[in-house]
Amino acid sequence: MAVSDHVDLDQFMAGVKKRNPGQTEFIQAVQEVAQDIYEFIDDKVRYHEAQILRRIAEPDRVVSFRVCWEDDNHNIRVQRGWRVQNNNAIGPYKGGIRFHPSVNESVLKFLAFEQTFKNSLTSLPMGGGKGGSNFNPKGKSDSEVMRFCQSFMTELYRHIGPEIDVPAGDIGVGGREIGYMFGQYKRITNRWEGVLTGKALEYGGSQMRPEATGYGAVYFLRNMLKHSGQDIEGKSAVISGSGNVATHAAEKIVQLGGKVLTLSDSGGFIYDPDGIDQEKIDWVKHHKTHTRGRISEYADHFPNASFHEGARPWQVKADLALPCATQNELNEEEAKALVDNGCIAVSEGANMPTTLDGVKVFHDAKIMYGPGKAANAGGVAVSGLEMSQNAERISWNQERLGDMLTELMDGIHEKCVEYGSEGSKGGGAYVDYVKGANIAGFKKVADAMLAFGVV
Ligand SMILES: NC(=O)C1=CN([C@@H]2O[C@H](COP(=O)(O)OP(=O)(O)OC[C@H]3O[C@@H](n4cnc5c(N)ncnc54)[C@H](O)[C@@H]3O)[C@@H](O)[C@H]2O)C=CC1
Ligand SMILES: O=C(O)CCC(=O)C(=O)O
Repeated sequence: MAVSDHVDLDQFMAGVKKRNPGQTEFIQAVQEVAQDIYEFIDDKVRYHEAQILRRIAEPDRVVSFRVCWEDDNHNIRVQRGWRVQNNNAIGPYKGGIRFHPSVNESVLKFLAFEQTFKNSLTSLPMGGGKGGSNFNPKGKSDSEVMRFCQSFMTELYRHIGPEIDVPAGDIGVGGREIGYMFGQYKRITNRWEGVLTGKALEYGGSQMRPEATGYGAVYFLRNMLKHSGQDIEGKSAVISGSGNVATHAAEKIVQLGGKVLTLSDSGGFIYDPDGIDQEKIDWVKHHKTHTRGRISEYADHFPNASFHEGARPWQVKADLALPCATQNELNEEEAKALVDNGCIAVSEGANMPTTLDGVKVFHDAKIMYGPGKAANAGGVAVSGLEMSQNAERISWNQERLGDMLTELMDGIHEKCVEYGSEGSKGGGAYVDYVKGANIAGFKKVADAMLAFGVV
């Protein structure tokens, strides 16, 4: 069949929209990938004939289930849970679990789809999956969270396993929740095995996993800057979020001599003109993880800082931007504000935080833009290393894992440069990191799928 006989990009996207009505986040994620992949496979008939992109954009399965639990007032509460197993061509499904009221099938399908490309980019053998629930951990007691996690795992355990699907944390799922879920899995199956990553060190966790996503996003930023002859030292940064990814990204920026000006949560952002140093970051980590308070309280604690209710930090003038909260938190107008204020590089700690229009602004302005699937891949990469350590019944030390994370992020950057450089390969040409990440991530998964035939 000639390439011209196949559906074009518009027809392909029309089909995706028709098959996934109302799933705006999923459609957005597929659109962003499909435009680059179509260009790449234009002259590669075998990918068309085998319908590879169409198959990656259709999850292997979506498991949806009821999660019933009892709150502290003895009310029976009913939530919905999901696991989206998008693609396991190159390894067991792998990806986090999100607990947030905004979670729905579209959000988890977009995350599982993105995860497939991200995990491929890491070079480790991991397929793509994602799960979660519309459960809101905010304001819940530890006992309520425990009962919810146990109920969630009581269904999820049938669908996962160290060689099948290995979940981890994401928004609203940190060390506490992983502990409750791992405990329940072990209790039900009577097996200790590396079925979850992001575990605490005492029961099979990996050094560097908590730091890996935020640090990795800064290493990716450093690599982009280095590629254009610059570095982080002396540069200012705006960061959104105040959770795992945001606080570790802030920590690494500070360690590399940069100045962090903002952090945020869903209530608004704080701006600290003195810079958010290590002591302040430690306060935020404790405040968010143990006190479970709001970022607004930062401004009460550090009086030179101001809190901006209901706003996002992108109007603040800075050299660097790291969106580390959630999807679609940076729109076209905010992207323009960053560019107009002289921002030279954006590295995404969050998944798909920039809207498609926002991404276009960055590309048109030719600033360095590292998309989440490349920039935040350090987290899942160290999760992959946690799986290896669990399988071998060993634990590597912090130094070794730190070096491995740096090397993995270097490798991801190199692949983006290889497939995303305009004009001559490398050599100072503008790098379209989105295109580089999409094509490099796609190629490995696609070639594996071709090897399997029609399955
Ligand atoms: N934890 C990990 O290893 C990885 C996380 N990510 C992504 O990083 C992002 C942040 O995740 P984590 O830090 O792990 O979660 P987290 O639960 O530790 O923190 C999430 C942060 O985002 C804020 N947030 C949530 N919804 C918001 C909204 N609508 N507006 C403003 N702020 C909002 C929360 O207040 C919190 O500060 C997510 O997009 C996640 O998918 C990506 C790769 C790995
Ligand atoms: O560590 C993992 O398996 C998942 C991390 C994650 O959810 C992500 O990369 O978005």
